[in-house]
Amino acid sequence: MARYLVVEDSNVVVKILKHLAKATLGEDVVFATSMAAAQQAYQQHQHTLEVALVDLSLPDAPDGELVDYLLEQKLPVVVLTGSSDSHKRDILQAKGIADYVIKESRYSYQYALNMIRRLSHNRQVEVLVVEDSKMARKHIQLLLSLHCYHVHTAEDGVQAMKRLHQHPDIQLVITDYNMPNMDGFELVQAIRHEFEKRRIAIIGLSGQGDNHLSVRFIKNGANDFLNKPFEQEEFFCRVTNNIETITLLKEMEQQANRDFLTGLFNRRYFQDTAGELVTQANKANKPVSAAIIDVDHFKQINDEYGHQGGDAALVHIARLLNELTQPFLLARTGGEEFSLLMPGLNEVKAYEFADALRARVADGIVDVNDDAYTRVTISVGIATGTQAELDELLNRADVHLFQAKESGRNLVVGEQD
Ligand SMILES: Nc1nc2c(ncn2[C@@H]2O[C@H](COP(=O)(O)OP(=O)(O)OP(=O)(O)O)[C@@H](O)[C@H]2O)c(=O)[nH]1
Repeated sequence: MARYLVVEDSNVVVKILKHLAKATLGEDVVFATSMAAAQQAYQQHQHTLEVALVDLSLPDAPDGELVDYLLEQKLPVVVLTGSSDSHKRDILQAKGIADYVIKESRYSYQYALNMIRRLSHNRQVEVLVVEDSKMARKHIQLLLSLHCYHVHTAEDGVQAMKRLHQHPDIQLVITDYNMPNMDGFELVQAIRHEFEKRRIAIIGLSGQGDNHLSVRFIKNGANDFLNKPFEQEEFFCRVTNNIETITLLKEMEQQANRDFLTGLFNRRYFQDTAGELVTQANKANKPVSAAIIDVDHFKQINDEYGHQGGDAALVHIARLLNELTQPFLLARTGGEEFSLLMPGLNEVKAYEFADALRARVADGIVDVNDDAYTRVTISVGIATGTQAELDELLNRADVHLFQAKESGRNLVVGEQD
């Protein structure tokens, strides 16, 4: 499955690009060295190709004919060229290329490959443009679509807030200041009232020379600003920087919430989220059940197959539990201990659910290393309550888990036992 088309005729440059592409783009690249070969590759992979990196002059396409061909096919194109002629660059930008990279150094090839990877990633990035002027709105929308962003638009702050509620995955808002109903500052304040800076970035647009506006944008909670009219390249730099910061913060947050070995949520995340879910269940006067799941005789698996074998078994169990416990909240809360919160399940339903889980784990075969397999069982303690506190539920579940272990393991013990 090829996602990237890279076209370059120089053997030396192809060698460098292939080497760098392996680390940057993985295996999803198809290379071509002429327009004819590129067209053939395009025909073959057109359903999976997302973006192309193209040398401007090729032996059978000396004047950028391949760029025109690919743009006609609506494939985003990054141009690679030896020339730094700014007139040529302006013409290409007017045609609708995504970016223009001059072959200056190894770094420029890396930049070009990073750019095509980013363009394919941008398809999942949602951006909201807030502008009352139709022309300006269309212009910004067009620029963003050149970089493959998923664009939403709004004519004023009131409409913008509606869009943010309709599309919770919007990561960046680009907003003008002067708008009817709710202006740019009021919008920034309203966004910050609901969404933190690490969730949604905001770039304010301010009229040229009016530094006061840009300062006020930042003081009201915007991440960045851009003076109008702006250079296309500066616009893209600011958009990219802000998206990269949000993505990085999201990744860091993910890492902080996840257990390194199994990828499940960790104890910290469980405590915070389970607390919120219990509060919600209490407000709705609904029952909520908690379960503590502990692998039986896990020490023996480590003793028999080594720590690595034990790790492989934990990953296997975690994957199975994760699959079977949707949509409930599951986390690895200890070495071989997992916690599960089941809002809405009463004593009977929680017991049935946990017992089915126990049976599935006992039925499975665990791959502990290349050619060794074993079986594992789990013991489960459950507690259920209406208007309960999380800590109290977990304490009771822990007592029931102890009873399950005492009674022979591979057992579920709940409230009615
Ligand atoms: N491989 C591996 N082992 C772990 C990890 N975390 C904890 N353990 C091991 O899990 C074992 C837990 O042992 P015990 O608490 O004695 O419990 P058990 O052997 O499962 O016995 P019961 O719970 O009484 O059924 C210990 O040997 C820990 O070293 C881990 O991340 N990886």
